[in-house]
Amino acid sequence: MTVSPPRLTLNHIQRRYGESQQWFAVREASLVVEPGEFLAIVGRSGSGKSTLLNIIGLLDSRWEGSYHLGDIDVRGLSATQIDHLRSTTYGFIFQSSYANPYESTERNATLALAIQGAPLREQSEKVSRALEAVGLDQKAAALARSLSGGERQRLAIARALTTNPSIIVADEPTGNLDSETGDQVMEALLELNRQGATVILVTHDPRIAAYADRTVRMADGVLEITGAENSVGSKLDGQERPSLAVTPSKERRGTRSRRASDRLTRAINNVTSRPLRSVALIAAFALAFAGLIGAAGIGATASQQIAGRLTAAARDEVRVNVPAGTSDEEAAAWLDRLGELPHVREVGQVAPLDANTARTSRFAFTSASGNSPFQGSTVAVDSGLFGVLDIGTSPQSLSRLFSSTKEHVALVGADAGAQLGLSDRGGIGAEVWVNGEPYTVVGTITAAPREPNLLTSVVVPLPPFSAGSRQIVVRTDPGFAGPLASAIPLALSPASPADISVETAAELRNLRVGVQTDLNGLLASLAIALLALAILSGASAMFISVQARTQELALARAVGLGQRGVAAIFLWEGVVIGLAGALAGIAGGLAISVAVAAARGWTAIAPWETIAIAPVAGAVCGALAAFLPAVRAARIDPADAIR
Ligand SMILES: Nc1ncnc2c1ncn2[C@@H]1O[C@H](COP(=O)(O)OP(=O)(O)OP(=O)(O)O)[C@@H](O)[C@H]1O
Repeated sequence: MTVSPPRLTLNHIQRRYGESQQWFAVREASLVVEPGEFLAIVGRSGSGKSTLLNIIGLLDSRWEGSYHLGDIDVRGLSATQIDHLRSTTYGFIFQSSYANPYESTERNATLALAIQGAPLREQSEKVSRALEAVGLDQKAAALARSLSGGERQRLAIARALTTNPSIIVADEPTGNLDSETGDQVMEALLELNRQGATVILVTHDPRIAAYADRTVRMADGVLEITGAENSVGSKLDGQERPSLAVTPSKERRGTRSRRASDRLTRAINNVTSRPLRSVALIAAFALAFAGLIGAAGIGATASQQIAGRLTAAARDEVRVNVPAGTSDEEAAAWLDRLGELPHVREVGQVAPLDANTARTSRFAFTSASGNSPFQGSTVAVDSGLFGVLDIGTSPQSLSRLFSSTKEHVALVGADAGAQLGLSDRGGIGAEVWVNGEPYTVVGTITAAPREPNLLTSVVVPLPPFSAGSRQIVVRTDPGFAGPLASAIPLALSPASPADISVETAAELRNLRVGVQTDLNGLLASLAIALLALAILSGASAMFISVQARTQELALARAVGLGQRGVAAIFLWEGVVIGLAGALAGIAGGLAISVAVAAARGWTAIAPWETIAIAPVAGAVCGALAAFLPAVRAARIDPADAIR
């Protein structure tokens, strides 16, 4: 025993319960417990023994009267000072000797020392000694759930021994044990008393009370003390009695970081020791993050794909809108003039036909029932467009058939043949009907990197369809799209250049940025909704677990863990779960975006910014989910919860 116990002086202590506080569980109790005394409090069930013991053990603070520990008035102490005193001066042994079933005997016995933040070596030495003292050294590594009732009670004594408490508070420590095991436990308590500790014991068993120096009796909340019984005098008279340290001392009580690391370890242990609950919680966060990362990945991949096409087009493509009513001859003159401009490589024309003009179908409308109109687009082009837009055909070199021969030929996009009911070979030689006239299919469009919708279109020669909107597409030397876009209106119409409308893909790029911003906004709202859902489900699961862990938390509070410490353990649990969920979600989300990209033949782009933020977001969301459960856990009253 390193610190001598203080004298305990209780005067007119009262504890009331009930809505209007009119029910007295303890009434006008006055008691002096001398240092080193072994006191038994006996009485019938419900007489108020445990209530008084909880007040003596500083587990309950809602009492009236006065209570001094040596010279210290307990009323004047802060909650933190009381936590500290419980941790350093008191040892608790309860009837329901709670042990965390998922932790080893050794780890359970370390609880009080770890909460103090004692150095690891000191923890291990003191725990080994304590387990040896109660005969549990052989069971150090066994999980607490495998211990018998008697062994669990001895574990509780070992846990109380580790901090060298000067006051032992024991509530029915032998209540659940057979008489032989009960005697062993009492021998252990006697030994502690012989070494100088004050022992205060509650029992209803006279045989157990006989171990004590003095017995007081509770009856209906009233403490009955005969004059002779009131004090036995201190066994420690003459010994040095240092004053109690009520304020946590950093030197003795370990560093803040060691305590923090103990809370983190405890939180990780709580997560890993209940795998089913944890997996369900982590899965909720993982789903949210997989959705977020997957959507961001697919967005980035698709955006890269579009950006690639637009960047290429922006460098060397200019489109001139030909006004309606322009004749074929005028258009041809424009083509010639544009073809002669410096840095122009090729020119071509394209005219999307509206569905009413084209009325494209496989058969003539009158000829067959079941002849449904073609759903894809119909486009008229001239021979120049093939070179301008890098259009590939099968067989090759079909573009010459489109050079103003006015022949009724058609090309079918690679993805349009099936819709038209053409054979696998592209339907060469078959007829399709456009604007009421038959066109012979001469081949298939196999590639159209700059105008992918041609792959789902029927393409016919331009001259027969001069009506409607038409564009001249100019392919320039790389990098000359911008300058030519400025020069072309003047070249075509020196008198009124403003009448000529010109487009470059650079404008589309701006549009893309706008669309991307909208898409990102949409993704962000989706992610927030998913995360809110994960936080809610996490919070409700943790709330339920606070309920299930009341005793564990109450014991930790009893041996000195402050309210902030309890909250910290829960917040850490939330952080660990959120982080694990985010990491699993990153893996899942990447797998989704890679699979989608592979299915489309794209190169997958990882959304690095989102991936970098995800773990932090996971930790924050986990902590948010744990916040209310942590507050609730911190509010657990050890005096109520431990009974
Ligand atoms: N939190 C509480 N709320 C309301 N009443 C309480 C509360 N705690 C204790 N009581 C009441 O105070 C009285 C004394 O309870 P206490 O547990 O101190 O008795 P005890 O002598 O220790 O009984 P036992 O030997 O059965 O444990 C009982 O009537 C009990 O119902």
